Amino acid sequence: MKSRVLITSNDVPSAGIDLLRTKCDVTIIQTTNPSQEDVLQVLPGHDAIFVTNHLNINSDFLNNAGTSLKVVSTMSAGYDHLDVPEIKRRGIKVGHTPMVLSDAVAEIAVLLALNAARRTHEGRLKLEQGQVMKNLQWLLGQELRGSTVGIVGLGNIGQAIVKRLKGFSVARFVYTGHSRKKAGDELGAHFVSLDDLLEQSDFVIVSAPLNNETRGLFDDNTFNKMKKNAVFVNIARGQIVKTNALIKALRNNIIFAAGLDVTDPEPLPPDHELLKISNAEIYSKVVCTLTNIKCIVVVIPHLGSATVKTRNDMSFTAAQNILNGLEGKPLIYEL
Ligand SMILES: O=C(O)[C@H](O)CO
Repeated sequence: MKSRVLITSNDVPSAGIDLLRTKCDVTIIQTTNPSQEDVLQVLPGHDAIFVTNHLNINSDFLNNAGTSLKVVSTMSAGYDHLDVPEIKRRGIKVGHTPMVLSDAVAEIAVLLALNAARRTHEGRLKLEQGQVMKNLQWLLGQELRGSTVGIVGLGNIGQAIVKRLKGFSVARFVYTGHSRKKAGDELGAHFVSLDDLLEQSDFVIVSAPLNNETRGLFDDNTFNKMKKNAVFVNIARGQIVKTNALIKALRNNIIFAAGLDVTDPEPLPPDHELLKISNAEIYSKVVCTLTNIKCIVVVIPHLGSATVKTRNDMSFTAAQNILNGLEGKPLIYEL
């Protein structure tokens, strides 16, 4: 009898579905973002679950999942939505899809760094409002050229970001994390403490996983240690940053700007403060000199891995993890 696989969304790219169908019976939940309850209604009797949209899989979920589950495979690099120790304790294999999305996410980090530093979103809003000025000191930004770029978490994505930024004449790369890395040495990046990174960096780019060590890492204390001209970029997880502390740091000119692919809450409600302060009306009161500039925020809705190629690769990798697990082989990316 064929193994049965449940896919938790009806918009998974076909690469993974086609692969699974070569060997398994596939059930697809006919909605894009089902609740845990929706999934649990159909999951019992399936051998594997293909997890999408950061569906939370915890002990309660597993208690109701039936007894046949052998593989949990998330179509994401991040796995903060999975209780990995609990899944493994029950003898269920668990996999994710890192590596295949690193380049796409790194592109978004570069986009956000440049967009926030060079104030392009703000410029676009000014155009729409008919408020373009000829003043020579209008919409002045910061440059990557000659800057120090600090990477918080030099994993695969952090390394991909450094590789891309090397073309921008950055003066110095520093990074922080658990320990010095060979990859850091190869990239010419210097391992420093978090405090040193915050004090030295003109750009601070967060590419660390969300866990108990990083949750809320960026708070009043951390922002206060950053340079006034610092551009803060987060492509990792919104909960690494205390949103109110970031808003305060922007409003009080503690830092220069922020570029965010991820936020807390996510998605941001349309009337959220972070969206309001990135609205041109706030800084239309301004502005000629650097010291007066306020609240440059570029926010996008978690688009890091959102390319056709990368989502296909993620879908295929998540499916291959399942097939390997069901055949008793190690997963490609096993947790
Ligand atoms: O973790 C990931 O895969 C990316 O953030 C997209 O969710």
